[in-house]
Amino acid sequence: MDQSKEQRILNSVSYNAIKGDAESVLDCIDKYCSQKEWAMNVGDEKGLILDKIVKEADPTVALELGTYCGYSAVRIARLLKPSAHLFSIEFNAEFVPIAKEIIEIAGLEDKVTILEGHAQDIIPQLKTKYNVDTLDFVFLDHWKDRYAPDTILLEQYGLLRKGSILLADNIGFPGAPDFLKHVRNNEHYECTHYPSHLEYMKAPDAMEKAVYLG
Ligand SMILES: O=C(CSCCNC(=O)c1cc(-c2ccc(F)cc2)cc(O)c1O)c1ccc(O)c(O)c1
Ligand SMILES: [Mg+2]
Repeated sequence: MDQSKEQRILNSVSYNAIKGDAESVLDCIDKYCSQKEWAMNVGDEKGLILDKIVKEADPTVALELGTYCGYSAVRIARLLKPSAHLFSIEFNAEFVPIAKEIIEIAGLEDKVTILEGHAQDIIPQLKTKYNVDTLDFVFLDHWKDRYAPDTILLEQYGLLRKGSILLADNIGFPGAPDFLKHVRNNEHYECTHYPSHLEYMKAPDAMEKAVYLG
């Protein structure tokens, strides 16, 4: 059977990246997806915004919604302090083993736990099953119409604390209007908008940072 695009991305990383070197894994994926096959990684341009916010948050416990091939998990985990950990939720069973291998090639397998399933099913288990107290940083990059309901779940399950930082991808395209409606003009959030471009394209996109105020 023909290989999937995600398998071809893994092949490229496995062949071209330097084992244990997260930067070389990111560069390899960005090169492949800008020159060979487009894929929905956050990419190099929006990746710099992600880096900035992760450094600002300096999280001990981070959550990512939407692992895909693990590009943003590598991007986040490479910046985490020794005691910190990233949980990444992915529902597509085909993507999970590919992301695991890419994270392992980056040498970050001890920093990242991939949880397979739907965010709405896993978020309610984070405290009880995964021993999470509260989340310091959340990167939203899964189905765009799930950003708002899953943010509300995070609130309802007491997973956000004063200062928790949410960063959402694709606010420009495909767009997440319900999420913006929830966090903007909401006394519990302080929002910042970061205009950018769709990964590997000239089309406009944006990210939104929403700091939970308690
Ligand atoms: O991961 C998923 C669903 S697929 C990935 C979502 N991401 C996108 O759809 C996505 C799409 C585009 C894009 C697509 C077509 C275009 F023409 C242009 C742009 C760009 C992005 O940056 C994206 O992130 C998940 C679902 C449920 C869960 O509960 C869970 O935990 C995870
Ligand atoms: Mg995205």
